[in-house]
Amino acid sequence: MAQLLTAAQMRAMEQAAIDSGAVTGLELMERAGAGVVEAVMEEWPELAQGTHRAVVLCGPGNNGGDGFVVARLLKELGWTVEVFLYGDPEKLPPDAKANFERWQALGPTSDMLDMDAASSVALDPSEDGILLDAIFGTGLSRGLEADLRLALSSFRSVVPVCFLKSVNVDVPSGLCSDSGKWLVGEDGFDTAWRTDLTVTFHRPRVAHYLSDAQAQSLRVKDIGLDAIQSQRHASSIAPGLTALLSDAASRTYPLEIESSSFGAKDMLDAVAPQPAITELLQGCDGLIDKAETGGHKYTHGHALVLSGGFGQTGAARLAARGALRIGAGLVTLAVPGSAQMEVACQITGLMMQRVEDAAELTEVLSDARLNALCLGPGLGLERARDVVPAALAFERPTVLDADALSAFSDNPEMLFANLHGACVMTPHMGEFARLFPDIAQKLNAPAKTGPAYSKVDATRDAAARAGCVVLLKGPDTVIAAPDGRTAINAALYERQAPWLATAGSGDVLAGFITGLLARGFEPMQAAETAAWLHVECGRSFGPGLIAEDLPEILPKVLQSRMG
Ligand SMILES: NC(=O)C1=CN([C@@H]2O[C@H](COP(=O)(O)OP(=O)(O)OC[C@H]3O[C@@H](n4cnc5c(N)ncnc54)[C@H](OP(=O)(O)O)[C@@H]3O)[C@@H](O)[C@H]2O)[C@@H](O)CC1
Ligand SMILES: Nc1ncnc2c1ncn2[C@@H]1O[C@H](COP(=O)(O)OP(=O)(O)O)[C@@H](O)[C@H]1O
Ligand SMILES: [K+]
Repeated sequence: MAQLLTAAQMRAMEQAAIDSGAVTGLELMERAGAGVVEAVMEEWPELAQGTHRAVVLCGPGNNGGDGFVVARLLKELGWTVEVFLYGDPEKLPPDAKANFERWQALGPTSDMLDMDAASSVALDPSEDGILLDAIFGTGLSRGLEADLRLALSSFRSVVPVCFLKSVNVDVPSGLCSDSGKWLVGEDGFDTAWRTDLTVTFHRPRVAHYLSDAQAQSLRVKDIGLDAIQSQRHASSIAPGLTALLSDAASRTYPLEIESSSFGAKDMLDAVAPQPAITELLQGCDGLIDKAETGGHKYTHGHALVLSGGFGQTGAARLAARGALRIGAGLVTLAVPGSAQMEVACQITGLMMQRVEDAAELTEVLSDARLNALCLGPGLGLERARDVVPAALAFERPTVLDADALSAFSDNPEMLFANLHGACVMTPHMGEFARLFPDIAQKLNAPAKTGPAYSKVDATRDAAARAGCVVLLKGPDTVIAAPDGRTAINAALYERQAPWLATAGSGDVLAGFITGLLARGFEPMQAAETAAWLHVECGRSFGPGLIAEDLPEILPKVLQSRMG
């Protein structure tokens, strides 16, 4: 389970470790710097051989201190190292200043804002190496001023010319580490740039999984905080640290998060999808044990997927196929008369039931064995306005996607009034903005100061308002329950699967969730597991994927999880 930490949480853990006497700030900084060097060599093994070149940009805080450590370590390895500082060396915090002074014994430090600083970097393409951004980390409080931003972009312009790799310490400078938003300066401009590698410490920050535009690769280096926790004499460690560390290490799904805002006391505000894997493996066991446990198809649930009319049934068929593949015992497509022939010609394994309108749906749902519903894919706006309230009245586990969301753009309150706790809404950002315009506006507003309002905040606020689980799609899918439990399912870094952005892929996701609801998964667990599997299917199939491939590759993914 990967735990994501806010800046406040990370600071609290580091401070508690230092206060305990188990480690000094200087030692943590040394480990951080060594971690960066190690990560660079792991990422590019060719840089571990021979000597290379580093251009190191240091800032006025401890992030800059890490930069001075890296500069020294690389210099000791024989690299050519050029160091630039933003700020007054006299005002550096103590640990950073100590490392500045240690560096001074090895080489000069130039002023990063000197007009000629970037141009003094020799454009020598024969010597490869790194450009290290150690200007700001978790201490970034506002957008960068214009002079610094210009200096930074001058240094960045050297990167392609000199074949340097760009590396960030902790976060790229200008990125808010809690929200993944690039903070804008007074002039409204930011420093957005996709770099090659981010190296962070102990646990990833929330921001690392909330933006697909920050780094190609992420490496998390240990700086000994876990070891401190497991020391035999834990009782001698400051009580605050013991509580913080054991809390962070022991939390598993389900998470209990007391507050909707990030703060030092919220030990774990967001998780990567690993808890869902745990749940999924149990789900897989259940599937395999079908015969042994004596279950029959109805014990694995019966999902009902509402379809649109003639010529609009593809999306619902995709969802239904997803629900069937993920293990619903039976899946029925509820089809208006106009589309019956079309659907009948295209399905095997799925069942079909004529449902013309809300009245007929109410009749069909009198069969209590229909225990999960999928409303939205290809449903049509008019049909959605008719059938959605009727379906929600039964308070069965229900996925609302696509048209079941868009149909209520003019009157979201009407939808919210009908929703219940067994629902999962799966909007993409456009649908989200139509249902929660104020929240979307807050999310999309440029932020000058941090911590900025994030996609995690927005999804949590939406879930609280809707009173059900909300899954907000994207490469960084955020899933939140009304009680504040939050997960991020990121298709980033080694899990990237951009080919999932293909027509109908969201319909299959809705079907996966519906199938798991039919299997008896609770809504948050169903959403997390389905989202995780969806990305795994995308990764497993690879480029060339179309939505139809997702349900068909699922058995292979499930089998690989079972070992
Ligand atoms: N704690 C530890 O033990 C360890 C910490 N570690 C490292 O420390 C990093 C956190 O260090 P940090 O807290 O000193 O924050 P950092 O990001 O260096 O910047 C703060 C400075 O920047 C300034 N500033 C902010 N925004 C600005 C702006 N837009 N424009 C101009 N100035 C701005 C701000 O000033 P102020 O906001 O008060 O004006 C303050 O002076 C962390 O990311 C990790 O790399 C590791 O070594 C492991 C051990
Ligand atoms: N760049 C990306 N990387 C990984 N997954 C993505 C990316 N872009 C979109 N997705 C995923 O693809 C799916 C698209 O769903 P949606 O927007 O509803 O499309 P559609 O309505 O065509 O099915 C979502 O699950 C979303 O999280
Ligand atoms: K940085």
